[in-house]
Amino acid sequence: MSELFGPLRAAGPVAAETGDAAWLTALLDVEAALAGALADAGVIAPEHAEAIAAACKPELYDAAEIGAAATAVGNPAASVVRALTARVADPAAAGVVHLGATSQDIMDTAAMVIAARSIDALLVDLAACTELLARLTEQHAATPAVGRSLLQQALPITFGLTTAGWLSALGAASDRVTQVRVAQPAVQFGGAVGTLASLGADGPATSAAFARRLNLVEPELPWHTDRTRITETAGALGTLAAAVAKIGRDLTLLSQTEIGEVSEHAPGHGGSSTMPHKRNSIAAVCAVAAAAQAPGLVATLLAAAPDLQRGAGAWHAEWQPFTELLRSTGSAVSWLRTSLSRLRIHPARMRRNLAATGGALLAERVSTALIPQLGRLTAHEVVGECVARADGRLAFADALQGHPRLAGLLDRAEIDALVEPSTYLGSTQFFLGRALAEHAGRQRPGAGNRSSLDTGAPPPAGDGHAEPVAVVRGGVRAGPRTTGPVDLRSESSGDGSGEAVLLVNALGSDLSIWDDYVRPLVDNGFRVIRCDTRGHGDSPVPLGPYSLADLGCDLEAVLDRHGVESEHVIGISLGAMTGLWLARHRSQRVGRLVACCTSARPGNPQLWRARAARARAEGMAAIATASVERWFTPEFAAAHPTFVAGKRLLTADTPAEGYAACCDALADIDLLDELPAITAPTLVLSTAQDPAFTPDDGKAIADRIPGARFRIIDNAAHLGTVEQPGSFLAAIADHLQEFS
Ligand SMILES: O=C(O)CC1=CCC(=O)O1
Repeated sequence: MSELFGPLRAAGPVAAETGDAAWLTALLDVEAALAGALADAGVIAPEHAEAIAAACKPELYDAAEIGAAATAVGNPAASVVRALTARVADPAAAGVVHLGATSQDIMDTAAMVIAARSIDALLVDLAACTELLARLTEQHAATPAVGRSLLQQALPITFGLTTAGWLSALGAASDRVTQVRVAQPAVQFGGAVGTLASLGADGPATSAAFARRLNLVEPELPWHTDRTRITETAGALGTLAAAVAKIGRDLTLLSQTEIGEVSEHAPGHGGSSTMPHKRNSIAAVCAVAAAAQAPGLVATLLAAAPDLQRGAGAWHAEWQPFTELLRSTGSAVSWLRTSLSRLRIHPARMRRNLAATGGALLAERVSTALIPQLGRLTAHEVVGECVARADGRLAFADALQGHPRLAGLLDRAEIDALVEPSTYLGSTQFFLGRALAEHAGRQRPGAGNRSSLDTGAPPPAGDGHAEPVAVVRGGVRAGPRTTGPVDLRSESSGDGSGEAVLLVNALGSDLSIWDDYVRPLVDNGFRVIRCDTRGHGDSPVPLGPYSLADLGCDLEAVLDRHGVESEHVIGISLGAMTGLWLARHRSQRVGRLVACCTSARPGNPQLWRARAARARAEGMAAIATASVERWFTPEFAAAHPTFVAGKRLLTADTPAEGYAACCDALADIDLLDELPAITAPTLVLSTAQDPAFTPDDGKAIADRIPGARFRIIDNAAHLGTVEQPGSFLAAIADHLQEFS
């Protein structure tokens, strides 16, 4: 392989299985196995087979010499046989090298050995890809995104549905390659015209032993001119390459500057030689390029029609494209694995893109809703007029409200409900759940995956389809819950050597609520890490319900990712509850704790469940208005209307499922009995005007945590840290520094 292009075109473990050294090894392994099989069948003496096997060491031969000598005989197997025979010292053993075989037997069998070894290596990378995709699918099951048709924005989906589609295609391609790996690599042993005449009656026994020794399939008969083993393998590899190319292409499209929904992140990779601002998705690009080689190679293999009993040029035409196809497909899969492991997902950008049409994305839904009153054609026409009016000047909802034909047909609340993307996802969760269940089925032992190859077990009976792991919620089948922590969006500021402080946000907000805290803490020598709670901000939105332990484990994973063993935790409201959970269940990781505007028993579970249901049914617009009224005192809201409107938008932009699933967590939270076990020095801060969690709630926490202190801060409502950052900062600094 080229030194210049090899690292790009021959990435991953398959490259080593398809080079000259691999071929030479395979040719010699095949000759050694043939000698052993002849001995097994009693055709030659075992010591002669051992003498031949001892000479089948690749380091004894020079690939260039073998290749040069092949020009005299038309294939490298014949020159290997010559060189090998010359190496076997015992003339009697040398006389039975290659007995009964023809060059094509050795070339074809070596090709099958190469295929088996390459596919085994490829399947490891492929399994890693599907695992990464399954994880993305779980984590982003409810991350709102744009669904595109003919590259135009069409309807809402979740990003998890996109990755579920990739997962499903890759899983199916993987099944096919696995089936091919189990069924196709067979020994070739037929002699000159497929009769094994030179072995008399010992041909079949030798053939069986040959297959056994190489751990390959024994075919019904020699397949010198039946090339379906090659073409079937090529077809499966070509299909896999196409699946990889589609994913790579989607990744490059979604990472375009204007779209920006995903990006690859790896230090030192992805820069442009001329444009410093560019962040190229290099691994996805290389996956596409490697996969693009496959169709031509498959075509060449399909075209190699063999003649009569042994072809003249047909099998000779296969070696290179077959090897290249294995290498290119292996490289494509390897690059895809690299791309997926480097991938960052940008849910906030997805929501921005989702809002780009000002709601017109839901036009299909609105016109469908109007069919009973207006008929299909008129509904389509009227909605089309609203889309045209909304174009860049007016929100689609406003255009609908102002259209004379719709007066009396739809009120504003109905219009808002119709243009809410999170409630128009159809069977997204069902499909996504089915893709994940199918993937889980593939992972089970004996399901035709790598482990069944390792044990040599046959592929499973039946169609291999697993039952979807689905839950039923509110009569709607939903996908499976995420297991394990989610990769939260997080930011680290300040000197990496300072004591770490972790800032955890409230329900319906994101890490931006701590903007006023970063600089003062960094200036005081702290390293500040802040993150968006799952389902919020730029973090993934797995399907709910979530639990407090889920949120706590997410934080632990953030700390691991930043290499932080122990830190101080400052949280507000739900973020403070998560901090309390961490201090109770991961006590070694929490230095000091500040719990702001919070409660250990946040109230009536029915109310939280009702709020979750409302978010899921109606979207976030209505929730946001009520929420921001709890966040700020009326005086503050009157004095800072633009600021408060921005905070309302923060909640309105929170994914409905993320918000609702956190409400599910709140319904179940009761930390009161756990508080006495907290050992971290704790400061509890309540605000005097908090309508959500009163000072009594804060005091109840402080009373139960040994040594905890409690303060009430005046002139602030529930988002006290934002309304009165100065007072909170002073109290926090005091608490953190007192113990330094
Ligand atoms: O939104 C509320 O009612 C108050 C709240 C509860 C948990 C949280 O983070 O905010």
